[in-house]
Amino acid sequence: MSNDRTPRRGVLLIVASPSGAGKTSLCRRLMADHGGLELSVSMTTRDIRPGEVAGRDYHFVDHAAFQRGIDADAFLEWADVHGNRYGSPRAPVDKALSEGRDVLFDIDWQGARQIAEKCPGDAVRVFILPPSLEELRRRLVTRSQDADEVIERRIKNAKGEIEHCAEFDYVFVNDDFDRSYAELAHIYHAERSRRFRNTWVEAYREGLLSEDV
Ligand SMILES: Nc1ncnc2c1ncn2[C@@H]1O[C@H](COP(=O)(O)OP(=O)(O)OP(=O)(O)O)[C@@H](O)[C@H]1O
Ligand SMILES: Nc1nc2c(ncn2[C@@H]2O[C@H](COP(=O)(O)O)[C@@H](O)[C@H]2O)c(=O)[nH]1
Repeated sequence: MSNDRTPRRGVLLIVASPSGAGKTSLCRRLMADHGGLELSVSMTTRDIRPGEVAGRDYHFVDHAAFQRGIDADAFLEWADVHGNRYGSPRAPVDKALSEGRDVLFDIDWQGARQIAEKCPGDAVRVFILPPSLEELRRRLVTRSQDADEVIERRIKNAKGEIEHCAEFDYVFVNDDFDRSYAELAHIYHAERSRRFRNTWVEAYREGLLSEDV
């Protein structure tokens, strides 16, 4: 009997939140724990921060290069976020999906909406809420990555972003990090196990049914 568990349809796991709620930290841990999961490295026009690595954290480009990407239809989604442009390159996602692999997106609600419209069966949307806006500000300040006016702009935008959480499949509050991580990992595992993604099941079942016992 064949026990082959391929092929399968990959999950496009989208994690969104207001800036500072903790999605990048949660996504990094999910990546570290799941070798088969591929991170979609976004393209952005924002300046590189100290400690960031081009090609690992983002593809940093100028406005002209980003516009060329838009004109060439090279993005699965893109959006203006907090005064900069961000987009998810399409080609690596297509490649991963064609190979049955899962892709993780650390993006905003606008991008989540676009991917869900284009890939309704594959997209799984998770929205992370902060415990409070006061705690959101504390996290952004403690992260020490952005100028004061950038932090204020992100806090101001947070309410508008939170309004969109009703569009998401899963929503939870990132208060205790380990508990939040467990929640995200459970969502990922459950979504991976859904029957319609595991297209090998049909052949596997036929194999079991044809066994002589
Ligand atoms: N549960 C938590 N409790 C306390 N601090 C946290 C928690 N989760 C994340 N943080 C911290 O909050 C800060 C912001 O987290 P992170 O950079 O992951 O946010 P983000 O949502 O990805 O922000 P951005 O959208 O700007 O990329 C970081 O310093 C991180 O260590
Ligand atoms: N629609 C998209 N949004 C994205 C993408 N990559 C990141 N983001 C969002 O930008 C903010 C700010 O990020 P930061 O690195 O400057 O702190 C972040 O909260 C994401 O929501 C993308 O490819 N598409």
